[in-house]
Amino acid sequence: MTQAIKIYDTTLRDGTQGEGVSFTVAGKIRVAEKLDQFGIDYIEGGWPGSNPRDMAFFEEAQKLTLKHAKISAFGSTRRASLSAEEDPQLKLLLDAKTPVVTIFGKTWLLHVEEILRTTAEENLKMIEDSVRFLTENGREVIYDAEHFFDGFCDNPEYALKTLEAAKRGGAVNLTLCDTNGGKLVSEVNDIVSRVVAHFPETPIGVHCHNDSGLGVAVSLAGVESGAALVQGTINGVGERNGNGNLTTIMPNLILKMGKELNCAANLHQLRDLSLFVDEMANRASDNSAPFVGPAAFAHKGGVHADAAAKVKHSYEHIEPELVGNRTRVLVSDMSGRSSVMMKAKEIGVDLDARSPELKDFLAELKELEFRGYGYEAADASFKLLLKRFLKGKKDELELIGYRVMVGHQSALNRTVSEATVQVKIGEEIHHTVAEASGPVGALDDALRKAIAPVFPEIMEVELIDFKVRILDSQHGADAITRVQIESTDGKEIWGTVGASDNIIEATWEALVDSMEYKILLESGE
Ligand SMILES: CC(=O)SCCNC(=O)CCNC(=O)[C@H](O)C(C)(C)COP(=O)(O)OP(=O)(O)OC[C@H]1O[C@@H](n2cnc3c(N)ncnc32)[C@H](O)[C@@H]1OP(=O)(O)O
Ligand SMILES: CC(=O)C(=O)O
Repeated sequence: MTQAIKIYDTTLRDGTQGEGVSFTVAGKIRVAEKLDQFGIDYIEGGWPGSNPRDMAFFEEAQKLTLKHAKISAFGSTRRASLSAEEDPQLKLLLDAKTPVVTIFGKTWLLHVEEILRTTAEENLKMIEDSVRFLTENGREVIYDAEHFFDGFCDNPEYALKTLEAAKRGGAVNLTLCDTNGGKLVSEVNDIVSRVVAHFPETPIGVHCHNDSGLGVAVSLAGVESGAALVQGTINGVGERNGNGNLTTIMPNLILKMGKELNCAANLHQLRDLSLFVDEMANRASDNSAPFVGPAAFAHKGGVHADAAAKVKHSYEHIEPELVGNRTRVLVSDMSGRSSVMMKAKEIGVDLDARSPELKDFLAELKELEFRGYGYEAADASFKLLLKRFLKGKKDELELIGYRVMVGHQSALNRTVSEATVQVKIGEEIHHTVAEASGPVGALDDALRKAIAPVFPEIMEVELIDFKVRILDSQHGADAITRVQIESTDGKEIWGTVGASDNIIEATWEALVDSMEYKILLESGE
């Protein structure tokens, strides 16, 4: 029976060495639980000697009941000047009370001589002593051979001796690190094959950084050449350009390379895992991340959408649902009839593909995009546009007029905005006024007040995002401004758009569409 490839996650250690990545202790615990539920084999929680947060994590982690994963504490080999028993850092690794300890040691003589400033012989002793000390204290030890590939290229005999030292000490896995992330696929293939042949009885791992943009490729190459364990991080976070991205590596291993992984049954939760980790790290998600990003299966070109409508996999390398993602169609000035048909189906509007108006609608859409509207992230405005143009939908709100004033009160050191709105709903005119610190808030409040007597559900709507983009900045103050708004009623989130050479007018359009959409939702249409 083929052995499953083990997945070793270092998001909570190497991941946090990435610029802008940090977790709270509670966040680390929640990520560890999520990784365990997903079926990850090893979770590296941090470096106990490094900082109080990592110490606190290991305290808390002792209370966790994990289904499958083993938590690992990370550190280095002993200092050259100390025995393993005397080394305070190795003691802290034991104090972390994890079943697994991973230590990194030096492979490359450049580092041995110029960074550790010790001898080649002493480095071998440091590796063996440290691993033995930890195994004798009951730990499963994974040995991370730092700069393994660079060291091997410089002096292959010495590089292998460092691994032999770790093996003599009792390491259960020897992981080869492309620490500087500079190696190519062919080099990793060659070197991993040679190491696997040298250690036929010991599982070999790979830990590859992404400095050449090849973190995923070289990790897969490692497995192709016999590695049985892959280290990486969720969303590829990590030191400098990050680590091999597990959200790309895992689906490739399972779906493309046919490898057995403990987490294979949960692959459909991959996108959820990716979003969760970004959320816990307080980090914006990568829209175009392979497999898990919203753009991964989004078709914008009209020709692509047409083909995907006929044969779904004609422009999709896997079924998106396998990784918890979905096909999306982006409507824009690059759309054709098929894009509109697919989008209409996605948002629940029934259209006749043969309808002659569809051609006019496409022309209108392209004209609106040319004037600055953008419908890619504004499904609600697109649905309203479709219904107005092709279904003869009448708007509920008829604008009589609005006015916005913005002022500054020096004595109170505050800005204040006042909006008045007059809209006709049915036969009645509603005239309201509202005050807020900014003009958008004031306009939003005044508009709701005007609508609420007729459509009280409007008070459930909350504006959650407001984006402004100047489209042709060379026109200075007269440039076209696109305003994109995201709203929610606590059940659904929707996007609307407005465009004008006046930012308040663009905002008004996006706000009105948002309210019209909520009324449409309530009507059940
Ligand atoms: C490849 C990797 O990603 S390895 C992980 C890197 N991660 C981190 O560094 C994050 C956590 N690190 C830390 O919090 C701190 O660096 C600590 C607590 C570990 C050490 O802090 P300090 O004692 O102040 O040392 P400092 O960070 O300045 O230097 C690192 C020391 O480790 C030594 N060292 C580096 N690698 C090894 C190794 N594999 N084995 C033994 N010693 C090592 C260096 O020689 C240096 O010691 P020296 O100053 O006596 O020459
Ligand atoms: C161990 C490790 O993080 C590295 O060598 O990159």
